[in-house]
Amino acid sequence: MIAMTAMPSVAEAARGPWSSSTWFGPGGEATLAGVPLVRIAQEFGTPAYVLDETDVRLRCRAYRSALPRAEIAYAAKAFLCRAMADWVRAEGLSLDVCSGGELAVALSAGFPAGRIIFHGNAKTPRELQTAVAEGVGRIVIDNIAEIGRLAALVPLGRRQKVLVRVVPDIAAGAHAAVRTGREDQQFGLSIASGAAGEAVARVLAQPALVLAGLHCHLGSQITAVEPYEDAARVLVEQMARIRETHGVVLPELDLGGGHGIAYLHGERGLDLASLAARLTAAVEDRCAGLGLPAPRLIVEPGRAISGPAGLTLYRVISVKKALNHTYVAVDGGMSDNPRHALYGSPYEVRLVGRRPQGGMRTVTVVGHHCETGDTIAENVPLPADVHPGDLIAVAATGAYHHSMASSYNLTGRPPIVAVGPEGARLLVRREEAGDLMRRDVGL
Ligand SMILES: Cc1ncc(COP(=O)(O)O)c(C=O)c1O
Ligand SMILES: N[C@@H](CCCC[NH3+])C(=O)O
Repeated sequence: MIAMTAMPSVAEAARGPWSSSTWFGPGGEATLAGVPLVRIAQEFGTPAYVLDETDVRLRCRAYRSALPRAEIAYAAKAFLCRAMADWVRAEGLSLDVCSGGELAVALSAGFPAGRIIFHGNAKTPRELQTAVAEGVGRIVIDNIAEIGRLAALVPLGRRQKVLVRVVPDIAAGAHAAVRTGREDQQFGLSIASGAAGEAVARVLAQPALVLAGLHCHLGSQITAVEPYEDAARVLVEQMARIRETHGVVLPELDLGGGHGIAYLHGERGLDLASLAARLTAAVEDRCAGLGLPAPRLIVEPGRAISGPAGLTLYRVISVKKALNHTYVAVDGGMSDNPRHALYGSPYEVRLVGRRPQGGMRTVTVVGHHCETGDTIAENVPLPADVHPGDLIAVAATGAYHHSMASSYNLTGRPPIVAVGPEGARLLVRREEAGDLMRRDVGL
């Protein structure tokens, strides 16, 4: 079991942002669950996303044992393919989806619709229709317009469970672009403006809908517990207000995801044990103070389940000395990892597969796209003798990499290779020129 305690173990600290089955040897050897990364690169080509199945499963289990009474809904937007949906199902988690595409992949993998939560600030009428038709367990109301629209889609004799997403007005998250808990952004319904209260009243007035609880999502890559405690208190107070106004006691409280991970050696992610203890206490204490029964907690981790389990393998194409920097250019880039371009995110990079000669030097790892901003890792140490043909690995790329990948410059997205107890296997094949042309209807 992966220990997620306040103090990382010596082994964890040494491993840094690499997945639990990764091993680096003194001569440049690098393996995942015993499979050499060099062999994966030879067999599946580069760039390639490599996913540690055991690590994903252990993280699912760590959540379930830290929060045994809560519902853990993996956020599919971090990374989803059919095998991933199957692992999540088998580990007893629910699934949070935010599009018709994610829903289709989950259902085609046999994920039970009743364990799916459907989100989105602008769900299309078609997405709502499919979600209802497929029997999705809960739909998160995120605007007033979709309340009537959704109710009209529910067949006679059935009722659809919903949560109402509210804005707790709490600032948290690693970058302005991923903070969703403050007023004046496009997600959730404002408590302060009265929109949240109006949505609750409208849902309660629809016989086809059942209001199961409130929802919020603060943002992403949050490493402190306090914002979650604050959000829990704000939402419990709203639940008490709903009981006073409407005489309804809501059974569920969904505090979203956003749990941060380490991307670099020495960094700490959100501490799961401490989150579990303090969040549960915050909900129970506030409920006791208000005379409310404690609702069932739901959390929606995405990055914290799949992020640390992934790495990306690239082949070095060129090494160029510019006036002030050395650029190591690889065969991928912002099409498989847009996170540096979007958020300035830092990454840890390692040479794998050979023993370096000489010391280290500071380099910037760039991609092969036609943009100066196509950077993967800025000013990172790599062996001074790094040269074309070398293999390098980038850590913690299991979340928001494949799911945010594009086919910019018509390069095609990398494959996803899983490594588990039975060795390496392809989950999603490389996107080839033929795939890209399939949508092009021709001359
Ligand atoms: C509603 C909702 N839930 C869960 C998540 C998962 O976030 P993270 O991957 O940061 O845990 C997100 C994305 O930030 C989200 O928008
Ligand atoms: N895509 C972002 C996080 C946004 C999460 C979705 N609400 C990232 O890579 O960090």
